[in-house]
This record gives sequence, structure tokens and C-alpha cells, in this order.
Amino acid sequence: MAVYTDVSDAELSAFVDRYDIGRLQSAKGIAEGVENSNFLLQTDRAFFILTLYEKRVNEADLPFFIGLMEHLSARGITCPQPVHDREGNTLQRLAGRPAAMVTFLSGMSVNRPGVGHCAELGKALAQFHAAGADFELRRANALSLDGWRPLIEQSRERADSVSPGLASRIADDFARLEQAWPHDLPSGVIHADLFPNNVFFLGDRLSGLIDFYFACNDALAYDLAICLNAWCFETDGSFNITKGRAMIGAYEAVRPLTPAEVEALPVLARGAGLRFLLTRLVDWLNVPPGALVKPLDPLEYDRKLGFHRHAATAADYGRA
Ligand SMILES: Nc1ncnc2c1ncn2[C@@H]1O[C@H](COP(=O)(O)OP(=O)(O)OP(=O)(O)O)[C@@H](O)[C@H]1O
Ligand SMILES: N[C@@H](CCO)C(=O)O
Repeated sequence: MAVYTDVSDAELSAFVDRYDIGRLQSAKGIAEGVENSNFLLQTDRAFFILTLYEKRVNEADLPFFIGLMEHLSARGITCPQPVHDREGNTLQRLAGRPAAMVTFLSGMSVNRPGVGHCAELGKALAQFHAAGADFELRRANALSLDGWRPLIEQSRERADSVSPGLASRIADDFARLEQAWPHDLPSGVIHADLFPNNVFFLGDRLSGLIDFYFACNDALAYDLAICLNAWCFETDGSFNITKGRAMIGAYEAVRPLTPAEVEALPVLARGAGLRFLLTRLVDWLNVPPGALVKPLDPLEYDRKLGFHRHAATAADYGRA
């Protein structure tokens, strides 16, 4: 489960006492997630989420993530709100890790998104992009084209042990993407990991977004491409164009894509597929001994890339 750092009850109680949020009544490690350690805390006033930031989060980036959640909340996006301690601080240290407390959002993520969920997501993504437009901090995307090369190098020798031919499929994808990657698309703050597990619904309505720890500045349409990967494929690896149409249509009802973004969509979708294949592959090949977290399947993204490699235009993704 995704609790990498142990925290004693006494440490947690003392930590909660730094805040004006009531007294700690219970604390539970949260099993979901793979990146950070998360605890659900209940005080006599409310529920909160405590996150201890683990290996992949650079401490220097935390002001960006925390500031972004505050910025978005102030602009009507339902997302966790960082809680200030009695001295006004949001960023803390606990058990030797950087830590922050945020408000608890109600709702549930969906395992198998339907067409309606994809439309809700498209609308929320465009609203998120609009709300982020005047956010002043900046963070480069460490997992864009330049960030893939070291991941390819780290995994090249053992990639074929995961699936025959995988190393050469990755090399071909990367060569094509290096040559075709667009550099002048409209950009802004993107979520960059808006998978179904990071989106809450109450009934059929989207009720909140979480997990901003990959957020960065990059092409806005790349965020849409990530969501097409994460939401619109079926378990057999086929792309559901009805879901794609619903997502893109709802996105464009808020922020129409430019002609250059429409043209770039297949390349962006292929890049997004490669990004998640690579991070999953590196994790898969480097599971620490005794780890309790099961790594995510890299080959799910190899299958999705099978679609992207043959997609010619945005129409293949459902763009009218
Ligand atoms: N503010 C919140 N309100 C309610 N539940 C939350 C909140 N933040 C996190 N959670 C719960 O904790 C789980 C893990 O959170 P999160 O996705 O941020 O962790 P992570 O380790 O960064 O995961 P990921 O693998 O998606 O990167 C979520 O699936 C959700 O159940
Ligand atoms: N969403 C990522 C996990 C880490 O955020 C994936 O599915 O590979």
C-alpha cells in the first residue's frame, strides 16, 4: 500500500496540534496511490488528508503544488485546499519527510469511466486550464520529451524481458516524437496526471480533482492527450471514439482548440502514451525488495501506443 513512511500515533497527534483543526481522533494509512504516503485523519471537527512527499517529488517544487491548489480553490475549482497551521505555514516536515495537510474531498473515483464521465472530465479540464492561466509560479515539465531519454536509457537493456521487441518499439516512438513534437502550442498550467483515480464524482457529476504533484507548465493540449489515454481506452486496448468525442467536445465547449492543436493531437497522444509507458516500465524494472506497492502495468501503454502509431488525424480521436 502507498504508505512508505511510518508515523507513530504520538507523532501524528503532536502534528495535528500545530493546527487549529480540532483534536485527532483517528488516522488511517490510505492504500491507493503509488507516489506518496497518504493518511486520512479525523479530528473532532472534520476529515483531512495528510501527505508525506516521497521519492519522486522534489521538495523545491512543493511551493508550486501547494500554491496551485490554493490558486485553483480561490477560482472555484474543487480541489484539496492546503490547511495553514497556527503560524500560517502549509509546508511542514514530519518523520523526516516534507508534508502537508489538505482538506478532504467527498466523492468517489470511477474504475470504468463511461461516456458521461469523459464529458464531465473534458469540461473540468478546460475549466482547470482557464483557472490556471493567471497562476504566477512556474514549473517545467520534467517528464516531457527531454525527460524521456534518461528513462529510455535506464530501461533499454531489460525492456525486452517485459515484452519481446519493446526496446525497439520505444526507440521508434521516441525517434518519431523527437522529430514531430510541437513546440509552439498554447501553453499554461497542466495537471499532467488527470487519471480516473484522481477525479471524484458524486453520482454522475464530477465533484473534485486531486493529486497535483505532476502539475507543470506545458502545452494545454498535451493535458487533453494524457486524458484521452487515461480515460478513453477499453480494457482490450481499443480506443473508444465515442468517449474521445465526448471528452474533446466538452473541452472545446469551454476552450476551443486552435488549428495547430488539432493537427498536433495524434503526436501529443502518442507522446503521452510513451511517457506513461516509460515511467511504468522503469518502476516495473526497479521494484524495491519487499515493496508493498504493486507497480502499474507498462504494457497497458504499449497496447495504447499500438493505436497511436496508426492514428493519422485528430478525427481518429473523435475530434469532429
Ligand atoms: N483531498 C482528498 N480528499 C479525499 N481523498 C483523498 C484526497 N487526497 C487523496 N485522497 C485519497 O488518497 C488516495 C491517494 O492519493 P493520491 O492520488 O494523491 O496519491 P498518490 O500516491 O500521489 O497517487 P498516484 O498514484 O495517483 O500518483 C486517493 O486515491 C484518494 O482515495
Ligand atoms: N497515473 C500514473 C501513476 C502515477 O501518477 C500511471 O497510471 O502510470
